[in-house]
Amino acid sequence: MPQRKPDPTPATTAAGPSKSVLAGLRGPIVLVGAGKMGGALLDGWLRLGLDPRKIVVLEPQPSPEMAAQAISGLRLNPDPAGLKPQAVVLAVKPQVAPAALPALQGLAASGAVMISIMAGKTLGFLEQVFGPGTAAVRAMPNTPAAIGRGMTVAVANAAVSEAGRALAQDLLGATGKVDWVDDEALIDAVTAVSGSGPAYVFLLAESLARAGMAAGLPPALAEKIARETVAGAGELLFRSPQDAATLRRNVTSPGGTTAAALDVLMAQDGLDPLMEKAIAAATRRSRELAG
Ligand SMILES: NC(=O)C1=CN([C@@H]2O[C@H](COP(=O)(O)OP(=O)(O)OC[C@H]3O[C@@H](n4cnc5c(N)ncnc54)[C@H](O)[C@@H]3O)[C@@H](O)[C@H]2O)C=CC1
Ligand SMILES: O=C(O)[C@@H]1CCC=N1
Repeated sequence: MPQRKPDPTPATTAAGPSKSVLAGLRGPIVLVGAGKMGGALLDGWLRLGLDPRKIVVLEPQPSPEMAAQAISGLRLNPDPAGLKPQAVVLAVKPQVAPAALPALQGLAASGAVMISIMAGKTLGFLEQVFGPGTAAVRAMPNTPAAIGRGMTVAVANAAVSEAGRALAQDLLGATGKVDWVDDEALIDAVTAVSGSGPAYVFLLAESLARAGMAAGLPPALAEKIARETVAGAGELLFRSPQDAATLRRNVTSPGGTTAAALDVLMAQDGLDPLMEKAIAAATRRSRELAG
């Protein structure tokens, strides 16, 4: 099968250096919150070969695996006073940010790039918490980051230097693809589409399995074929040079079974208006989380 060409990057800006800047770090990278997303980023940095001695993790409930990383020199929950990080990655829930982050103001004092992956939290919020002139990046990753197949979209404020942006690119790019946008307002819709998007795909697998059961399949078989179908179709989409619509048409024989199902899914009241409503709801929620 022909392989897909490398992504063109229309509507995005510099993709960062080909050589990792993580090799020549002056100060540590501080990760604040090492849950599902922070943990995936941390794993990505370690996979990339970032020296664990250059990583500081602030996490009140570290997993046993993370505590074990301390053996290799990673610093877990040291006193943040006196740390002079080169970058700080903020991966706590947006709801805890207003209470948790002001205590960490000192981390920004030495000119660190403050990289937030928090849904809804704006560059303005980061500048308010960490002070005017703070170099801030707002990024939105997604959970396929855990297997190095994440999609992140990021925006930087004017205080972020070329070097700061390159560092953010490498830290975020450790878990997959990164696109940069200049308009921060796009990030709420990005959050709705790719940040939350994996959940919609998993729901599709659940829904397909339930529909299979309703059509008489034993539950275990319905779950297996739904899972394999979603995973296989995703992999085909990933590897193929063809777009999603072409791959869909390749399945669809005129007058066949797929056409019968797509008549329902692509009807006026089918998937498109439902998805549009769902994305609008998530976009709205991202804007609400700013406050
Ligand atoms: N889960 C997802 O699919 C995505 C999540 N995000 C964003 O990533 C952030 C983290 O989300 P998850 O990893 O899903 O949540 P999570 O609940 O798995 O991780 C949050 C972590 O923050 C820790 N924490 C709480 N208070 C803290 C404090 N004061 N200092 C340091 N750590 C503290 C918690 O113990 C927890 O381990 C959120 O802001 C979310 O909006 C962004 C993209 C995708
Ligand atoms: O549901 C949320 O708020 C986070 C942001 C994107 C994915 N999970």
